[in-house]
Amino acid sequence: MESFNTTATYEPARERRPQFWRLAMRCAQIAGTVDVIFFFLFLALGSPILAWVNVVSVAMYTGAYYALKYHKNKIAVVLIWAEVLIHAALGIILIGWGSGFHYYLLMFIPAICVSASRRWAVYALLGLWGYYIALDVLMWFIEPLQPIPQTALHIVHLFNLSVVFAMFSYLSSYYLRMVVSAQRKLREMATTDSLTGLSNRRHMTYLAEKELARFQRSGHPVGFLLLDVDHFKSINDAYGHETGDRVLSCVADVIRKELRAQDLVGRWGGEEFLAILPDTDSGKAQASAERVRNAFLAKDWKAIIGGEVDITVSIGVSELRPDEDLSTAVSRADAALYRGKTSGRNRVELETV
Ligand SMILES: Nc1nc2c(ncn2[C@@H]2O[C@H](COP(=O)(O)OP(=O)(O)OP(=O)(O)O)[C@@H](O)[C@H]2O)c(=O)[nH]1
Repeated sequence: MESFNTTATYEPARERRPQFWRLAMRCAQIAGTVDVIFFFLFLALGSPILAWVNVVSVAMYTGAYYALKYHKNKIAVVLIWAEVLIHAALGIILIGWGSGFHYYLLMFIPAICVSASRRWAVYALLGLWGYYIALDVLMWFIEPLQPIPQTALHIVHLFNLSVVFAMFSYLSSYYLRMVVSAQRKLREMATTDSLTGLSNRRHMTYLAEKELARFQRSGHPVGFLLLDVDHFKSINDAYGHETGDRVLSCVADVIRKELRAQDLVGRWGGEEFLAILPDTDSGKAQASAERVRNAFLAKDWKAIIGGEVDITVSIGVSELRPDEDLSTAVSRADAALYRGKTSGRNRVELETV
């Protein structure tokens, strides 16, 4: 709705809501197919005028389909609106309100609400409502111009009702799928660091606090590794920010690969990473940290950076203490990391008691 329009004001309309236009193409296909069926139905029911109206309708939907395909969305919208409004009016005036052609007008309600700005949606909805009421009232005063037998009218009514029912079901499930997938993307964006694919700091804190409460209850040890890339600024300065980003992404891969699946790993800051190791006391955490540090030494960074350079890391290690919260355990790992940095880097340092 409005948010769709405001977030991407400078993009062409077709790129703003690609799913909407894809759905419009699908609807043009379905509606065109329904009109082909109508053509034969009305020929069989002895109403040739309505049969030929459907030929025009198929031509209009075909035009709308190709207009959408070649991104002439405005032309497509005009064709689809004109087809539905004129077809519904002709159907009702020729064979009567009981034909149920007016149901098709209702299908515009959700389409208007999702595609127009709020102000235009109100105008369009009022116009549609007026058109619907006017057709209804008109049929109080005039008789259908080309009536068909009552049984045939019932068949047309049931057919129209079924088509509208099916299309509403299809549209609703399509929108539901779209909303669910948008929610999933938003959740992913809110929880994941886009550069490394790891949990971001906020999500890491959330996951960690949940896990810590569980481990505090069970009394199992939990280890913390706070890892910082050494002299990372010089990588950025010498090889550029993009290479720096690539290195950070590889750093995340190395950490992830060296730790277990149940260990939580997240990007804690710029070139700083936090790993939380369940069921791991400080001794085992230190051994894991050494494994990670050695993996950095073993990695062929030249292939990634394109220059003779080694990437090393300093890692501070701590273990959760009874009734301690996340930030206290991390700050002890941070103090150990600081010691690692000041004593020469490329080191694993265990917290001091
Ligand atoms: N390319 C890139 N650089 C980043 C990112 N986040 C932080 N940095 C850079 O990381 C560098 C961190 O520099 P410092 O804090 O001075 O630390 P350092 O150069 O790694 O030195 P030490 O930690 O003391 O070994 C800064 O230059 C930041 O600009 C990022 O997402 N991408």
